[in-house]
Amino acid sequence: MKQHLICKRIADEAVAALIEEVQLTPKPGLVDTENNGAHNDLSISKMQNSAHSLHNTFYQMAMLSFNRQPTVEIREQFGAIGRNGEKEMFAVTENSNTHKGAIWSIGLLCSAIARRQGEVLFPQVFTDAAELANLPDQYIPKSKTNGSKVKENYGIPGAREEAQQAFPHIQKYSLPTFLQAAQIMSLREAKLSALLVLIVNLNDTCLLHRGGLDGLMFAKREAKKLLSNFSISNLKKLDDMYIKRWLSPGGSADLLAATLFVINISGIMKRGVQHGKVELHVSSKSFDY
Ligand SMILES: CC(C)(COP(=O)(O)OP(=O)(O)OC[C@H]1O[C@@H](n2cnc3c(N)ncnc32)[C@H](O[C@H]2O[C@H](COP(=O)(O)OP(=O)(O)OP(=O)(O)O)[C@@H](O)[C@H]2O)[C@@H]1O)[C@@H](O)C(=O)NCCC(=O)NCCS
Ligand SMILES: Nc1ncnc2[nH]cnc12
Repeated sequence: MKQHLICKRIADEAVAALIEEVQLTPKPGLVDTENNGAHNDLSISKMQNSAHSLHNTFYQMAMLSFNRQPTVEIREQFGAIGRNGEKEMFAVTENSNTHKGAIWSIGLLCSAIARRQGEVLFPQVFTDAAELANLPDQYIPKSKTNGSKVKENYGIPGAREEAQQAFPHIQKYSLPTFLQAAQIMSLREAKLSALLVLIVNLNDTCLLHRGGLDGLMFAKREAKKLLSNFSISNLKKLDDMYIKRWLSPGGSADLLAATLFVINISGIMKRGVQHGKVELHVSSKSFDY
């Protein structure tokens, strides 16, 4: 019973983080409450339906890993649950790719938290997720993806490597940026700052696939200008620029959702603010269930 309740809570928080991400507005090139960004086939209701459809996937990933050390068998079962989750996602979105990256990144974090029975330690949650991501899964389909094509063309790491390296862009950029920004800005602005810092630093295979190296560099350069001159009206202008060039930072959106997920489930935000400082390296919490 305890296992079920903890895993349900993990899945609840994972879905909530996906909803929190899509509702955050204005996001450059991405679906939000104002527009569908650089996407003809997406809408906010599609994104939200997709998020809810993944509850069972995240729950199963957590149940699989509960209080267990990762093994190749667990990694293969994790992959099977993820591929099934992708199928369910494509069924509710009429074949739009809404959350493929999130199934992977947030799914690994769900597993990592369940492995410790709901305890979230930093940076252990990321290294635990990486341990599972580094195990082989012989059943991964060999088909080419947008990510694998651009990784091959440009020789850059993508979603797989981000997880295998213990989410360096969350650890180094979005998490500390959010926690620091939240002390001087509104929560909405802090989340948007975390998204911008991800766009500036990540090699987002969605941006590369859409716009090539020029598109990726343009997106990074313009996001960087905004970090030093942050305002909601400038963000709306950035949104227009990305839409005009049909650029969408989908990988950064996924990593923002993953960041919000670990912040919310660990309770780090509440305690960080209470103590008036960022406590990234000392925080730990078993959440109530
Ligand atoms: C390891 C996998 C994640 C597969 O990775 P791969 O790179 O091979 O595959 P992609 O299909 O390209 O998916 C990767 C998605 O990860 C997000 N992402 C991109 N860059 C990064 C990064 N640097 N770090 C972290 N995450 C990143 C991104 O997801 C978001 O964008 C999606 C929209 O993408 P796309 O369809 O390309 O968008 P469009 O431009 O709109 O496409 P077109 O219409 O133009 O064609 C959206 O879903 C967001 O989530 C990347 O898309 C893992 O999935 C895997 O192992 N796959 C094998 C099958 C499997 O076993 N699955 C179960 C795993 S649990
Ligand atoms: N808000 C969003 N818009 C478009 N693609 C996304 N992938 C993940 N979140 C997204």
